[in-house]
This record gives sequence, structure tokens and C-alpha cells, in this order.
Amino acid sequence: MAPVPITQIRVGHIDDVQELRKAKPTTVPERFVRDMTERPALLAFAPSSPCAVPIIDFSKLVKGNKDERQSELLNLARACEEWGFFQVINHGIDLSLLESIEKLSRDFFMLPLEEKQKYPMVPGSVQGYGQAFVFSEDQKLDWCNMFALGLVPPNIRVPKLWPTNPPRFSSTVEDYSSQVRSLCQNLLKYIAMTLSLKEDTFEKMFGVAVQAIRMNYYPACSRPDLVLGLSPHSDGSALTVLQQEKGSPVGLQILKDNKWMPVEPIPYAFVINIGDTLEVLTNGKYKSVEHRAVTHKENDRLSIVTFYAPSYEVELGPMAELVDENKKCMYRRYNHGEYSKHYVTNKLQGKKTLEFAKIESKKPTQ
Ligand SMILES: COC(=O)C(/C=C/C1=C(C)CCCC1(C)C)=C/O[C@H]1C=C(C)C(=O)O1
Ligand SMILES: O=C(O)CCC(=O)C(=O)O
Ligand SMILES: [Fe+2]
Repeated sequence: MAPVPITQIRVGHIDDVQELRKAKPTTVPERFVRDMTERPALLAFAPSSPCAVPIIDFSKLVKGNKDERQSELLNLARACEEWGFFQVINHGIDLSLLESIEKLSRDFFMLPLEEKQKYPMVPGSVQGYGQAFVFSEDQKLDWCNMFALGLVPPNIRVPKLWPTNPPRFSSTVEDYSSQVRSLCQNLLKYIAMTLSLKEDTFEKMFGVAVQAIRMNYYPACSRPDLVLGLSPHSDGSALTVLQQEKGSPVGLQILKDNKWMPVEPIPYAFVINIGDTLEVLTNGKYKSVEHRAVTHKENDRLSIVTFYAPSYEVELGPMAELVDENKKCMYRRYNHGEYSKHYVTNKLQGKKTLEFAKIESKKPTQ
């Protein structure tokens, strides 16, 4: 997808948060300070109130006995319908690969700024190193550095943005991403089963699915009460697979029953969330849930995120099986390429991006 022409966007100076942090200032620049309504209430969650995001044991789905498979499918259905988020354990991906991608991502972010800036995320684009989703000079900035790459199909790849340093970075991204791709395909198979659809429904519908990876690095911040690591948003994908670095502080929060709830990192588990695309396809039965990241006063945090979505050519809309007289059609039909363009050319703003597809509910006439 071509970047939005650079001349149209004036984003002002974007400080690199890792460089800002080096001097350990006690204040943060105004552009990172959130309005009162957006600031995270860090004391709201005592350590005794962990977020009970459901845990799915993938090995039970794949090789459990009949009862185990049935009961884990039910757990998956409930997780998708009531939470939009779940953690997957025993997913079968080599743990050494998870350790390697964590180490190499961290090594990348620890490179000198000039080295990382060889792969710039230019304003209006979403690949490379920098801050995505900044479109104006007065927009508040996230306390986060990102590095993102398009992976599949090959025509979304930008070879000059693939780092040669650290040396094993790019080959590890390839190995990791091909295993995460299989995981997404399998999860979508089980998700189809929870909806009483044929297991290959999404695979057939998606064509050659689009896949991208983004590493998010959140330096420690002296004023975690004033800033956000990542603005509230839902993901535009069908599914998102998130790996939180082992030993990370809690940072991810999801909006559940109008409250921000933290998601505890589980070593070697993946956090999976339903993206906007599955919300549309299921006519809102499975919803994409708004989430954000907060920062920590002493510790930095790293997350590695895979976005998995249909091919850009695919026309999407609620599936006929999920629309009836009791559940009227809530979203219009559109082309996924158009939605992707809409998503990446707007700032992160909760679930507003999905208004693109919503059918206005008519007020009853008096
Ligand atoms: C910074 O990027 C994102 O947050 C992001 C973008 C992903 C992409 C690339 C890095 C390369 C080109 C493809 C794509 C747009 C997927 C988020 O991705 C979400 C948004 C949509 C839409 C989606 O499918 O995943
Ligand atoms: O870092 C996190 O925990 C959240 C990342 C995220 O939501 C994203 O990259 O879309
Ligand atoms: Fe996200």
C-alpha cells in the first residue's frame, strides 16, 4: 500500500522516546501529556486484581480427547463472545523461537538511533522505525517506539526496511512469522467451528492473507500517570497475535465493562485478540475490543505483534449465517484493501475507525 503523500502531512517534530529517557528527566514534554480524561489511573488496580482474560489450551483443541476438545471449543467461543481477548498456551511454537525474537527485537531497539534511522517510518507510512498513526502537529504522542514490516503477500514488502543488523534479525522474523501464520490459520479454523461454520470458511474467504509484524518498545517513563504507551484502539486485522517479553511489567489494558483491565503477561503464551474484520464477518457476535498500553516508572517493556487479515482484494461483510430477523445486518459490504487504507490513514481513536463499516441504526419514527 503506497504511503499517503508526505507533502500533505505536517506532524511536527517527533521526539524519539528512548533518547528522551536517556537523561532520566523527571518531567515529560507537553506533547506526551494526555488530557485528564485520557490519563491512566494507575492505582486503580491492586496486584490482587489480575485480569481474568480466558486461557485457551491449544493442545487440547488439537490433540485432546473428544470431551477435552468440546470443552475447550466452548471456552474459545465464550472467550471470543464475552472478551474478544484470550491467552493461548501450549500453542506448539518452539519456545526457543519466542526467546530469539524477543532477544533480537530488544537488540534492535538498543542499537544507536542513527542505525535504527536507516529504516525510517516516514510520516504517512506504517513500515519501518518510528511512530505510526501521527497525522497532525497538535496530536498527542505515544510513549513508544515502533518497528513494523509487511510480510505477506510479497508485494507489501519493502526490502530496504529489513535490517541487516542485528545479523539474525531478518531470518528470525521470517521463521517466527511462518509459525505464527500457521497458528492464525489453525485458530481461525477453531473459531469457525465455534460459529458452526465449516472449518475452512475463513481460509477460503481470505485468499492469500495479509500478514504484518510490529515490535513495540516502551521505555520506562518518569510520569506513567500522564502518558500512554499506545493510544486506545481496536485492531483492523481479523486476528492479532501478541507476545509480551518474558519478565515484562504489565502494560496492556483492555476495556471491559467500561473499565481498563490489565492483562498479566504469561511467559511463552500469546495474547490473541479479535480484530475489526472478524467483528464485521460475525455481524458483531465476536467484537474487536478496545485496548491500550500504559508505561512503567522503572521498567521498559517490549511487545511483538502480528496482524493477520484477508487479502486486499476480498469483499467483506457480515456472513449470511450470522444475520437473521433477530440479528439484523449491522455492517455494510466493503473491500478489505479500502478498510486497510482507511485504518492506516487515521489516528488510533478507540473503535471510531470501524464506523467506516457500521450501518447507522435508524431512530424509530414517532
Ligand atoms: C504500524 O502498523 C500497524 O499498526 C498496522 C499495519 C500493518 C500493516 C503493515 C505494517 C504493512 C502493510 C500491511 C498492514 C496495513 C497490515 C496495523 O495493522 C492492522 C490494520 C489493518 C487494516 C490490519 O489488517 O492490521
Ligand atoms: O504492546 C501492547 O501490549 C499492545 C500492542 C497493540 O495493541 C498493537 O500493537 O496493536
Ligand atoms: Fe492493538
